[in-house]
Amino acid sequence: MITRANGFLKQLSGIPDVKQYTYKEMKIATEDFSPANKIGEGGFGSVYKGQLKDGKMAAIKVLSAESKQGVKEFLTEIDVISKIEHENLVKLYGCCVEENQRILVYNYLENNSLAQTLIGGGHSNIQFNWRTRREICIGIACGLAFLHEEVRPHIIHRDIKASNILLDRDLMPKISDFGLAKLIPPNMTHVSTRVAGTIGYLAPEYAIRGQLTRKADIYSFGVLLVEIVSGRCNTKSRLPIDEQYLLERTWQLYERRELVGLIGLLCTQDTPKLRPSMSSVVKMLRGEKAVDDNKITKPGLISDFMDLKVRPLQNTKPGSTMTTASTYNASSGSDSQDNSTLSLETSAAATSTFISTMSSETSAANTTSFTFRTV
Ligand SMILES: Nc1ncnc2c1ncn2[C@@H]1O[C@H](COP(=O)(O)OP(=O)(O)OP(=O)(O)O)[C@@H](O)[C@H]1O
Repeated sequence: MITRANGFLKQLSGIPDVKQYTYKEMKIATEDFSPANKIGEGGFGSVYKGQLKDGKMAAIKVLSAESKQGVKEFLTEIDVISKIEHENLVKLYGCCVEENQRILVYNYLENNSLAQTLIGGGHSNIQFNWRTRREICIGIACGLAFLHEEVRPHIIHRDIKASNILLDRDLMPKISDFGLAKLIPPNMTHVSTRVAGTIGYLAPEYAIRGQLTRKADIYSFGVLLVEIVSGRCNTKSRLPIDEQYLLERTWQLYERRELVGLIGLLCTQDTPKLRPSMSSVVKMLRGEKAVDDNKITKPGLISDFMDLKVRPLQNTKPGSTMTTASTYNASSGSDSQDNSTLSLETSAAATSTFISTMSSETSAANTTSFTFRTV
């Protein structure tokens, strides 16, 4: 009889160098998946902190057994991340497949995700000064440039967002969650695929036509960059209408010349070709390449293209990854407090790239769900 676990193991055997852990070891490491060790919850299951037999601390991601969606993502994650290594990518130690259990084991990163710290509403003691933010942006950009330009075949991550950027002890950023990643076959500039990702970070041309290029990741990176600079998440439905959408707000400030040199806006331009490559972004962030902010064109906004129908939430976790072709559940994320927002007056050390005049706002978490039809 072919069991589900056997099927997995067969597929896994095609992926060399993946360490396999026993379920018993996972249970011991997490003290029987004790709620006290639970450090997070994602779209596909729970994440626990645990100590492995060799003494290493690990983040143990248990994919929920009933999540059919997770099967493909589980194998993709292992396939993609086990073959590459970079200081700005999370490290996969191995996995566990027993009966219907599917578990991923990563190196444990002490300082949580950007979503829970900088952007997540004041539960963190970390001081995100400009130098730190700049280093974080550069680190993420280097990780993405590696995926886009150095790895062969090139990899498109497809779900760049604040909750997928984890911070180690020294606040070095690590890109995580490769479950949606796509390999771009040589000589191809794009692949056509069902749309997956997280609303608020999705490039309009990808959301609408499903044509995926590296520029879709660059768009998401641009949104994230603006979030890091401003210290708030991309959508806050509790604010006055003209302040709800971070990218729109940023564009307004830019048009009024209250904002200069924002690389986030360069990366989110409506025309994908105009968005710079990630290696150019790294150079701009490091000050090795000028940012020509006279040529920045309006960001692509899904709301400009789509017929958005707002309906009440049905069991949706804020900011979760969506993989459905036509229905997206979206939210403003956990935006209860924005005490980390920096203003022009308080940021003397900022480079021109990071100058922002956004003000600090407070808003309670709010969740809405969108259904949209392609036009
Ligand atoms: N290697 C790790 N070290 C420390 N914490 C981690 C690690 N991996 C995940 N986490 C924590 O677990 C949380 C959930 O992670 P997960 O990747 O499952 O979901 P997500 O990215 O938040 O959401 P989604 O699955 O919808 O994309 C993260 O936000 C983070 O706080």
